[in-house]
Amino acid sequence: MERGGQHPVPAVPPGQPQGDHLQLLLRRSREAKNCAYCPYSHFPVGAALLTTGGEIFSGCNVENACYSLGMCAERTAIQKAISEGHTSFKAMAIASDMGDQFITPCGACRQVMREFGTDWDVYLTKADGTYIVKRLEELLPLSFGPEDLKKV
Ligand SMILES: O=c1ccn([C@H]2C[C@H](O)[C@@H](CO)O2)c(=O)[nH]1
Ligand SMILES: [Zn+2]
Repeated sequence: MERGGQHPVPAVPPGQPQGDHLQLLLRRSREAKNCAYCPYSHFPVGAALLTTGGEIFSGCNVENACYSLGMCAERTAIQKAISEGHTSFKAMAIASDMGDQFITPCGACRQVMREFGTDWDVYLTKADGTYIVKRLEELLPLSFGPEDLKKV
């Protein structure tokens, strides 16, 4: 797949992704990983975000010579989706090259994910394609979110 190319795939139907649709989400996260720009960490990560409308937005980590400006794959995918008008999400898959461990999002990404609800699933994968699923509430318990700002 060409960098930034469009994927001619059907939209994923309502409900949590299953079977082929889940495989597609996982595949899109691996493909995004191949676009990672990570000349400093040499740690490529890809993410694929499924909207409630069945569209998938993917992202990779994008590092910078000014190290602190680097961006994680998960937030790249979220920024892409939001900036194209999608704010409601069902699931995200995350891929890395770590052989023996499931990739897990950093704290900053968990908080940015949480901004868009706690009712969605995150698929943490290993390089061999195996995965575990975590609810956002599990990844970020007792979280602070937009609703809390309305309580004052
Ligand atoms: O879940 C993760 C963990 C790390 N990274 C990136 C940030 C940095 O570019 C590199 C090393 O931390 O991996 C992600 O994109 N997502
Ligand atoms: Zn992160």
